[in-house]
Amino acid sequence: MAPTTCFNCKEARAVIIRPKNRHKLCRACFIEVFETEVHETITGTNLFFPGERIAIGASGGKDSTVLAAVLKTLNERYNYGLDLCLLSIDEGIRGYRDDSLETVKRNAKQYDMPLTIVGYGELYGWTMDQVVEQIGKKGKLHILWRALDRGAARLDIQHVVTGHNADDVAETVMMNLLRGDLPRLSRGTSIVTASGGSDIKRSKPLKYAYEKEIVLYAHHRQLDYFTTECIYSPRHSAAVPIRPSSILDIVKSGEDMAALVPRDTSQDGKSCKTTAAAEEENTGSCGSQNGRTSGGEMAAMEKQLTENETAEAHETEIQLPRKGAKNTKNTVKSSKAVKSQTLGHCERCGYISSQRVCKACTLLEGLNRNRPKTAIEVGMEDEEGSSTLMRQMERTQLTNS
Ligand SMILES: Nc1ncnc2c1ncn2[C@@H]1O[C@H](COP(=O)(O)OP(=O)(O)OP(=O)(O)O)[C@@H](O)[C@H]1O
Repeated sequence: MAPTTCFNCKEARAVIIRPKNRHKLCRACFIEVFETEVHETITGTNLFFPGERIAIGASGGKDSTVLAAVLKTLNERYNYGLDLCLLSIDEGIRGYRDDSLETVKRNAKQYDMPLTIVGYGELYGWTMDQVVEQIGKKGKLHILWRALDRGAARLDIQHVVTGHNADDVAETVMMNLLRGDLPRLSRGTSIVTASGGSDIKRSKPLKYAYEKEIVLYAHHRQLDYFTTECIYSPRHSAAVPIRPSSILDIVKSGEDMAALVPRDTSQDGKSCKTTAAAEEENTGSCGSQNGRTSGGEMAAMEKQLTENETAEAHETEIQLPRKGAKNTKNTVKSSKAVKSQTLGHCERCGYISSQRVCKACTLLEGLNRNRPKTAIEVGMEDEEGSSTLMRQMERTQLTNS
């Protein structure tokens, strides 16, 4: 049987069937089409401005590695004029993050981009390994995004890009649909997410790129990326579409639904503005799975976290406004606007939160209450480590540092 020729150039041999539209493409055309689509996303949303300094959230995984490679290519090809650098957060997960950071270090050389690594230990006084050792995998230390913010702030950079892709966005849409949470659905579909605790904006230029195509792109460009799953947060998926094109359908539907959600329905930053911090309260990368706990104080802390969650669940009232609609089960008496989640600021760290004290601070406080035990244990092994930890404890009084 004669080989299939490329749908695009009609010359070279097709080696790829695009999951997005089933087009059969040769390697060169696939790479070009993929890059062009990301370029169109960037220009179509005016994502960057010339001279802008951009920190690429680099985990070493396929998505952020592809993001770095594509942004470098497009920046040079289309003269965006961006000043690109890599920013990695070291959560402190031995056997996982230390290995993936080695990949990022190689990427920094390959793409000729400066790399900054910021650790949970230095920022919060706790590494993920220490948290898990203390309370098990229940440690919902959702501080990756604020760690990225703080890393960017250190570099005096106002814009962080992440490798979130169309599958991630579709999953967010599905999960928030199931929860009936339109404000969060809106935040998840937006390409730019303002940060709650700082002026730093976050965006996802790969928002319309399929995960499968990202893998194909990485493969055909022979990119160097890290593949092992995080030990504290194995992959799970709410959306498992049978028809690949349904991923984009879900993303588009999510965008349509998001358009129903008022962006700014109240004053003083308490609205359901597109804030990343609120996302962070409910999602996280590592450590978000259930696991063992260690009794007493930790149980009380967990109880508080659960209460926070329950209270949060009650806060969001979804009411679709319908012009002239009569009262039915699905409509509301006064349908002026969708009542949105009330977001304030955590009184400890200042980050946007729907609770008086955000979940991360609640958790860190609980951990710090148990700290003396941990510090002594570490001190017995390593005097310097102990004093470092004590200094970190002092620093980590959860003021907004
Ligand atoms: N430790 C980290 N340091 C810097 N950025 C990170 C880190 N972890 C995640 N990110 C950013 O958040 C995005 C989504 O993270 P997530 O944990 O969902 O990983 P992922 O979908 O497997 O992405 P990747 O393949 O890039 O690891 C990443 O693409 C990256 O841009």
